[in-house]
Formats: sequence, structure tokens, C-alpha cells
Amino acid sequence: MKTVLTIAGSDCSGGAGIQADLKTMAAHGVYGMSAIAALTAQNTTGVAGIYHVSRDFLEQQLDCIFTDIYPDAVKIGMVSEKELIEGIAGKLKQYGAKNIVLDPVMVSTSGSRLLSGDAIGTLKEVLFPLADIITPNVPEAEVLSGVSIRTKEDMEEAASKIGEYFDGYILMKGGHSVEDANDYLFYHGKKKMFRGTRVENENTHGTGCTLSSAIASNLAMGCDMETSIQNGKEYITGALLDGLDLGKGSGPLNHMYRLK
Ligand SMILES: Nc1ncnc2c1ncn2[C@@H]1O[C@H](COP(=O)(O)OP(=O)(O)OP(=O)(O)O)[C@@H](O)[C@H]1O
Ligand SMILES: Cc1ncc(COP(=O)(O)O)c(N)n1
Repeated sequence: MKTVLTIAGSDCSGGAGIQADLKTMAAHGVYGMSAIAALTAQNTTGVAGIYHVSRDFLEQQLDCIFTDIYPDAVKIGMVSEKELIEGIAGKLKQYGAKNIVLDPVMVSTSGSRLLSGDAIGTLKEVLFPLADIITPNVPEAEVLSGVSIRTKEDMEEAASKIGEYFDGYILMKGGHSVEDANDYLFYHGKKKMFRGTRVENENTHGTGCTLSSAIASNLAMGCDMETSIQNGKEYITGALLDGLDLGKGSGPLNHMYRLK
């Protein structure tokens, strides 16, 4: 069985973070493992609190995983703080981790900061060089590039700025657009669109976590990058179309929609 590790934050309400990642992995038939960087107290209406684990404890979790069940792919989500990012990078290097999908989670849909401001530089300098693909949404791509994004040309400019310090695949997600849900892949000066029909569903809690875990699951199963993204896109669209409606705010997706 193929194995995938998520390094991210826990969402006690089950819609985003580690919980969304593990559900996505189970739905793909891969064996999911988790190293928890932070515990959050949150639900569909917002984040009430964050409890960071220590660097030592996060490293201990990674040692336990890598020395026993080696992951075929790694997804990285909410990593909160500088020291944790440095710890993760050290362990990924030490164990030669491969197929690394990095979702640069910065702010929750509900508006809470999930990555401290002074950690963004560390993320770029220390963790980006290890990633095969990064999956910023438009606001994250703006922070990473310093370009204000309104048009498709702005996206290209932002990707080329990010490309100055990141050598891998850049998937810019269009979930925040109003007219469509197209995602754009940039790689070494080339661009490819992954077309998405906008689903009229307010319940989008955890879409980014789900997409990045679906891509990691596909990479673990041996798909190439573009096929992994295409399959991930189809999976997220299906999960949104299912129309699950839980909670009082922006609710979670049905990760198991294919089993219906
Ligand atoms: N309403 C929608 N209809 C169809 N696809 C969507 C919709 N909203 C998001 N997506 C898709 O979901 C994936 C995640 O994109 P999004 O831009 O929402 O990421 P994100 O903001 O990082 O997610 P998160 O809400 O977890 O922070 C992308 O493939 C995007 O196109
Ligand atoms: C632990 C954790 N990780 C990631 C997100 C981002 O997801 P969203 O933007 O849908 O709130 C989150 N809310 N919580």
C-alpha cells in the first residue's frame, strides 16, 4: 500500500487541516500518517485558539514516522512558526523525503492568521527548496510575490517573481475568483490551465487542504505531476458538488462522496 504523510495543524471540527488530509488520503486508498504542528480550536465559523507543539516534539513525530513507515509522498500545510519550519526542513532533508506538496497556508477562510508574519521568510528560504510543488491561493501568491493579482497577466507576473527563488511547480488556485474556478500551473516559464466549473457552494472549509492532499496521494500512487493535479481537481470538484451542509458557517466537504 502507498503511504502519505501530512505535516499540518489539527482542525477539531474535522473540515480542514490534518483531519481533511487523512480523510482525503483514505478516499484515495493510500495509507495516511500525520505529524501535528499545531492544535487549533476551530469550527465552521472561526478559529478560537491555537496551541503550537514544540519543535522537539514535532521532530520526534517525524523521527517515529520516517524510521518506521517511510512515506511515498509528503503534504505540508499549516506550520505556524519559524522554529517548527526549521525543524521540519531538517528532518525532511535528513530522511531524503520525496514528492513534497507544500500548501503555504497563511490565513483561514474565516480570517485567522495561521502562519506568524516572521515565518514567511523562513518558509520561502528553508522549506520551499525542498518542495516539488507549492499550491498558493491568490492572496498567498500576492504575499509570496509582492504582486497585486487582479488579472491572468498578474498571475503570470506573480509566478515569475516566485520562480526567481522557487524552482518547482507553482499551482495558483482560482477558488477565490468569482467567475470560474480555474487553477493555473506554472513551471519553468510554461503555463497550463486546469479548468474548473465554479460550484455554487458556500461550504468551502478545507478546499486547499483537500486539493494538496489529493495531489500528494496521486503522486504517491505514481502519477506524474500534471496527472496528479488533474485528478486532484476532479476530486475537489466532486467533493464540492456533493453539497454537504454542516455547521453554522463555511462548512466542510464530503470527502467520501465517491462511496455513495
Ligand atoms: N466554489 C468552487 N467551485 C469549484 N472549485 C472550487 C471552488 N472553491 C474552491 N475551488 C477549488 O478548490 C481548490 C482550492 O482552492 P482555494 O482557492 O479555495 O484554496 P484555498 O483558499 O487555499 O483553500 P482553503 O479554503 O482551504 O484555504 C482549487 O482547485 C479551487 O479551484
Ligand atoms: C488546521 C488548519 N489548516 C488549514 C486551514 C485552512 O483552511 P481554510 O482556509 O478552509 O480555513 C485551517 N482552517 N485550519
